[in-house]
Amino acid sequence: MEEAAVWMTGPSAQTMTGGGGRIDAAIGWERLWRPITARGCDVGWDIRGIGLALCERLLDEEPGLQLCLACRNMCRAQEARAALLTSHPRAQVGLLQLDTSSVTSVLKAAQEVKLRYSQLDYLYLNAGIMPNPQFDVKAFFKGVFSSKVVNMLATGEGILTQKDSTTADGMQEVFATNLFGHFLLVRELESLLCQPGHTSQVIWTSSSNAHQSAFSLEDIQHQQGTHPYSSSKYATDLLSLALNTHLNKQGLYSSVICPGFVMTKLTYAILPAFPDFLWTLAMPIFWFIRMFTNTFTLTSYNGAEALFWLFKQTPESLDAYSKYHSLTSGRGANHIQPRKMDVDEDTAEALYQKLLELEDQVRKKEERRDNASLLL
Ligand SMILES: NC(=O)C1=CN([C@@H]2O[C@H](COP(=O)(O)OP(=O)(O)OC[C@H]3O[C@@H](n4cnc5c(N)ncnc54)[C@H](OP(=O)(O)O)[C@@H]3O)[C@@H](O)[C@H]2O)C=CC1
Ligand SMILES: CC(C)CCC[C@@H](C)[C@H]1CC[C@H]2C3=C(CC[C@]12C)[C@@]1(C)CCC(=O)[C@@H](C)[C@@H]1CC3
Repeated sequence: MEEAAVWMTGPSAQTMTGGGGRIDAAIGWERLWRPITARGCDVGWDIRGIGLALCERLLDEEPGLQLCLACRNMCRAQEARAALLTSHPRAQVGLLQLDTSSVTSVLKAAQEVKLRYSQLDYLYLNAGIMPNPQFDVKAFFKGVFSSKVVNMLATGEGILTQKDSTTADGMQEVFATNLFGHFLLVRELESLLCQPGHTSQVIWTSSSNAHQSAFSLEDIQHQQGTHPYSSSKYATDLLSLALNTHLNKQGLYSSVICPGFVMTKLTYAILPAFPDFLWTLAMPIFWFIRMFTNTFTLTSYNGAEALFWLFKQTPESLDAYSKYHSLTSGRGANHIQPRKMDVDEDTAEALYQKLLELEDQVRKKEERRDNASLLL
């Protein structure tokens, strides 16, 4: 068995079909139109998510690093791997199929990891969705001319809602994808993460859109409301705290980051009808806004700053109550800032217990399914 350094969910190279070109957000400020030709994958336009930008930054730092990319779409995963190997030929980049919204897929992927590796040093939990976003244009323009403008632009508060759906396992999709699938993964990989005399880091891509008001312990999956994304990210912050409480003694340290506002597939989907030239025109406005709120990191490279910074920290030095924010100044310089989260230990523990109960239920369901398929 090999030793793995970094394991990551959701870092695939993004290809977008239809809708025309998109920014290759990793390359400086410039708009780069890069058609992807048919290679058995989607035919679309290249766009990098924060996960892939992080992989490149990690390999720039340590070219011989062992990476394992866990992606739901293997075609995109292979494109990501090829891109990484082109820029870093010495890199060891493994691939794994993983759909964080599916219990079966998570359990299967975890089994595979346990076969391949004996130890994990870093587990980046980056996969995330914001499905069917509804952008409230009226609230946005009202907000722009109010005293809340900076907060609105930094957190998206009050201007975004989403329409969630249900997964095949009967869970709310945003909860399952952004939170529960990752929770189950950590639980399954505990033996690799908690090794005697070894420390490991679990690093969650959370958001400044994580609002306590969107989350309820009575409805952890957010079946009732219209802010499933915000709720899942707040739950992420709570879960990270609970993991620290339960597993620090065993050498596992959990942290959360916010990448700021980054132009990726996730954010483009907020204004799908917005033509590309308008995004281009909006860039100078975004750079201007950055003078007042350094949360407009805009590129995946900048957004990955806090993820990259955490890679270089000793886990014991990190604060379980802080979220580490990627920030970019008006001049384009990156830095990170820890900000205290709006979380408390009791709520974190209550959520943790609810997740354990849900885990128990889904495991029993999986067992019944396995037994039934054995009988057939
Ligand atoms: N962009 C932004 O402004 C901000 C982003 N974030 C967070 O950053 C993270 C990365 O997002 P970003 O890079 O912006 O967006 P992208 O959409 O580019 O990346 C999201 C990644 O998650 C993967 N993913 C989604 N669902 C699943 C699933 N069920 N199983 C496995 N992988 C999945 C996607 O895979 P696939 O290629 O198959 O779609 C993709 O690789 C997310 O957690 C997001 O919430 C937080 C704050 C701000
Ligand atoms: C030119 C247009 C009229 C300008 C529209 C801007 C908005 C689309 C963005 C302004 C602030 C952005 C933002 C997010 C999405 C896009 C905006 C609303 C997020 C909510 C994306 C996901 C996150 O996790 C948050 C941290 C982002 C906060 C800022």
